[in-house]
Amino acid sequence: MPPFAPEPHFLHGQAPRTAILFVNLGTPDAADAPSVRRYLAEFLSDPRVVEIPPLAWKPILHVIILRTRPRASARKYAKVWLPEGSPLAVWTRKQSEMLAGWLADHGHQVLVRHAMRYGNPSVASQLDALKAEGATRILILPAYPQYSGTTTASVADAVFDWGKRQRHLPELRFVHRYHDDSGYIAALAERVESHWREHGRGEKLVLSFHGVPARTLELGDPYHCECLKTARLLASELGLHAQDVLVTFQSRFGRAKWLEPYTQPTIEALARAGTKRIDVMCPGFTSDCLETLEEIDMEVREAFISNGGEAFHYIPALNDSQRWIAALAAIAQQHLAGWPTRLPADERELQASAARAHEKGAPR
Ligand SMILES: C=CC1=C(C)c2cc3[nH]c(cc4nc(cc5[nH]c(cc1n2)c(C)c5CCC(=O)O)C(CCC(=O)O)=C4C)c(C)c3C=C
Ligand SMILES: [Fe+2]
Ligand SMILES: [Fe+2]
Repeated sequence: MPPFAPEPHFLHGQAPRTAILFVNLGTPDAADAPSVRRYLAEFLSDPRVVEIPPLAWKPILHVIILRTRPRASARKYAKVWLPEGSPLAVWTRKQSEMLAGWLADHGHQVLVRHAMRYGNPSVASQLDALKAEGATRILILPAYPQYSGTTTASVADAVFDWGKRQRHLPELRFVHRYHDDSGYIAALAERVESHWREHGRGEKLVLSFHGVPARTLELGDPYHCECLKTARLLASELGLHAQDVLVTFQSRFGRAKWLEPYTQPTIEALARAGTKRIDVMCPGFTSDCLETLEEIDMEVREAFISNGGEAFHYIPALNDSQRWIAALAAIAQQHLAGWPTRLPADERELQASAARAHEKGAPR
């Protein structure tokens, strides 16, 4: 195949068409060891994720990690798997459908699709699909509020890799971060407050973010600062004092030092010091997934209780919160400035009269 595939000619002189690609991390296709192995092989081969020279890393990955971890991880996935699939996939799909619905209900004509950085549907396949649907301007909207080279920049890598193969490249824009966006913070606060109304309040609110190697902070990755800022803004929105909130980092991978304090040891120490009831939220995860449902709501819960804690409340991720979808739409719109998304008035009138005729049963 030539590196630049032929392009359909309908793109010539075509009216600009705006699209959003909502991109999340990705997840295995099934909760079994071969599927988890395929997913981890792609994920952990990304040089943004594991910054060890490939000559040293490849043997460790293929000889040790991919022989042991897939089976253990598949057992964990099986504990949280939903009838429709992996929670991360289910929520990401739903969020993208809700975002499309929100924009359409507010008079915007924007194509919306979702993709996964690792696994399916891939970034390349969804960009191909958007282009086939006539998209000429595409906003890349990662599901990560806090920017990290390990996640946000890696989504951009996948887009650039696809772009390298395009003869007729669409216009592209990227959302980098929304860790301090007022709509995102308000959606998080609403999640916490509605949990408190229904279940009462814990003695402490633990805000647990996914960790990254501590070295990435030393090398200039802004992720740590952005997590702390999200936590500060959320605490202030909730009217909490510093002593009521703890920020921790979870999901450590490998032996290197990661961002501290680590979630599980911190929560165990709280229980040992006599804290009986805590609330835990993971503000950096916009969808519930393995890391929130299994690691936090099962493993860390068990650690809290076995160290003397009595009540552990996990506050769900933003998932299908209306407030969150409205915030996501507003974030997208800020980045779509200058890319018209409203139908020209005459075209809208034509569509409305066609719809009226259709309702009356007249042929179109
Ligand atoms: C919030 C964003 C995330 C950052 C930053 C991040 C960094 C990061 N992750 C790993 C290794 C693993 N992460 C795994 C799962 C996982 N990670 C995130 C998000 C971030 N990761 C999510 C949403 C998930 C859940 C996926 C799902 O299917 O539900 C896993 C796989 C699970 C397992 O086998 O334990 C690994 C491995 C590294 C090394 C890293 C930064 C360098
Ligand atoms: Fe991760
Ligand atoms: Fe920092």
